[in-house]
Amino acid sequence: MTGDGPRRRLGRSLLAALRLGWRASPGLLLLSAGLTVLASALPAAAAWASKLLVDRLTRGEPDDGALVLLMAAVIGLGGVALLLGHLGAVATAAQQRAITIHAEGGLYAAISGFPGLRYFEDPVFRDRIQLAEQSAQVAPRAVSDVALSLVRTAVTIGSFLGVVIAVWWPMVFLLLAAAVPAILMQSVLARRKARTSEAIMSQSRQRLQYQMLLTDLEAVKEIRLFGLGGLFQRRIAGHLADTSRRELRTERGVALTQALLTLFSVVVTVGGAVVVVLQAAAGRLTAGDVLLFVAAVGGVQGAFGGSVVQLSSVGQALYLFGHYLDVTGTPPDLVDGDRDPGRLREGIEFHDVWFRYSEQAGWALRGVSLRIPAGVAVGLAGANGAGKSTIVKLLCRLYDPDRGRITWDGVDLRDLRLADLRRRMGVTFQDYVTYELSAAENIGVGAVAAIADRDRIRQAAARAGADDVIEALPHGYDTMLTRLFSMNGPQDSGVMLSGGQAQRVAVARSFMRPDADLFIHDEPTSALDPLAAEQVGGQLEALRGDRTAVVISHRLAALRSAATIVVLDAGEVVEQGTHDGLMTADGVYARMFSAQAAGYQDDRVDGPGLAMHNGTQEGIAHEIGAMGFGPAVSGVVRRRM
Ligand SMILES: Nc1ncnc2c1ncn2[C@@H]1O[C@H](COP(=O)(O)OP(=O)(O)OP(=O)(O)O)[C@@H](O)[C@H]1O
Repeated sequence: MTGDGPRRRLGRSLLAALRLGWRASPGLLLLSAGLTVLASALPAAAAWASKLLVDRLTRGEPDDGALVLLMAAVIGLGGVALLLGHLGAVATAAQQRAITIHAEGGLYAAISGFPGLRYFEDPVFRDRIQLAEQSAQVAPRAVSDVALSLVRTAVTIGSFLGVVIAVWWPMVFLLLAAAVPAILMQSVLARRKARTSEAIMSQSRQRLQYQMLLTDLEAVKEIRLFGLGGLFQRRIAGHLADTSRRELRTERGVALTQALLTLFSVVVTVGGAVVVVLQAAAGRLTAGDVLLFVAAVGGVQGAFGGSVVQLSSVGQALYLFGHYLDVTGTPPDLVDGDRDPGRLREGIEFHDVWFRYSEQAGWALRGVSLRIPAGVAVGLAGANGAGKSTIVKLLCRLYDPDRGRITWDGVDLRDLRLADLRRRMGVTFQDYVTYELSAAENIGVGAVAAIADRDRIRQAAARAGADDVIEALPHGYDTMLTRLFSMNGPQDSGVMLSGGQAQRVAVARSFMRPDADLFIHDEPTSALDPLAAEQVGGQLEALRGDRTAVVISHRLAALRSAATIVVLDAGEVVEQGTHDGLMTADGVYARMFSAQAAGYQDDRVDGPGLAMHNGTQEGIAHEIGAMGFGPAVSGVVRRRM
């Protein structure tokens, strides 16, 4: 759609908007249109009745009851037109609400239908989403306005033009001469306004971001401590000033054009009126004709004027509606496969996988080849930014590799049905989310079908060490985990959990999927205190059991029991093997492990002393286990002791 000319784009938007209006509620659309047709035809009829009344009065014909009838017709038609107008407004409002629901439903269905993350990381696409959200609000009004305004204008102008032709036909051309340039001008203005909205969109999003930061509970601590309030306020003010400068420039252009148009139409009207009055003075037209002419000119110009103004705002809305169509018509960022993943039997394999987040970015993964055999845990280790979480994201098929492939029992992930593949996974992300929902729902989202299954949620919470925490909340499992919304009025505004408590809730989601095929645990206990980390880590290990798992942890002791530990550096696999093998190899892993273990040396701690050399790690493991350092360590120690 982006390659289309502006006129074609507008035409497509108009057609799509009308289709949307029809699909949302055909009945209401027909009702509004019917009422509009009736209400628009009545003023011309009333004007004609007025002409007949005035002609009868000025000719001095005897009153045979027709005068009273004509008078009643003039007043009655006006009254009925008013009544139909009100009814039409109610029907139109109902129809607009139906379209808004339909339009927003379509937009959010499209947005949540994108399977991957690429679009959400593209700033241009994010601007487009925001414009689409705006136009989903504005477009409904535009859709019904444009449809009804076209109907109203056609009927009003058609009926009045008939009257004007009957009085003095050349006036038709004068009226058209005034109207056509106005329509063209307004469509140009509409495009200018829409372009201004587009140009300021990126700034508006940044401003919104600063405004949200200033009131965000998470950010407010740092903002106070670093004194960032003034900085953000100045940026908001700067963006606002720039935005309003651009808008003002557009508005000045619009006002000037509209003033010129008004002047032009006044000149045309006065010219026409002078000619008609001269004709009447010469006896070629009656007083009723003059009255009819004045009413017709007013009616036609009113209808044209109204629809031109409406066309201008409708044009702008339709222009923006193009973004709605772009977003809802954007193909998925990942193409879904059609094969059933089935239970994982052999394993997952990365074959020379290269990946970067954008064409401008460097490679996050460079030729990664690794095997995750079914039924074992593979640990990922490496420095910050080495590519561990990227591997997880590719495993979940949130992105596709740029080169190479990832296979599930030999089948490329791209050939598998994505929803089925993800259903087979139990994932705890490093950057987990605490939803603005109740504690129960925050856990239930781990298996949406069971979101109301309180027993299952409680069990999951208990295994993640979150049950006691939640029970102690003011409304237990029904407590909202947010201070943004209140559940039972302003006195009851939910709670914020501590970092570790929130992580337990996030980990509990894993326990909602006990039958997953592949567990991915990316730093699942990073925020937990040592004792909780040991307890929750042990539960996670029990949950994984003999199924396949990928575990990431900077606490290397937590990876110790993994069948294979893969060490990454700058997107490349630099080492892989068992803990013992890697320690013997005395490479990156051995250095990281020793450096970490050194921090736990303390002569006052009972047990075998910490030996810092390769191959004598039992002491380290015991020591770390005693500190409640990691579940895998204690698991290893328990098994070995
Ligand atoms: N969404 C993203 N867009 C662009 N670059 C990204 C994105 N996410 C990660 N990166 C980059 O990709 C590289 C690998 O990041 P990744 O998150 O996989 O590292 P990691 O090993 O998990 O690090 P950490 O231990 O800090 O969690 C880094 O250079 C990072 O800057």
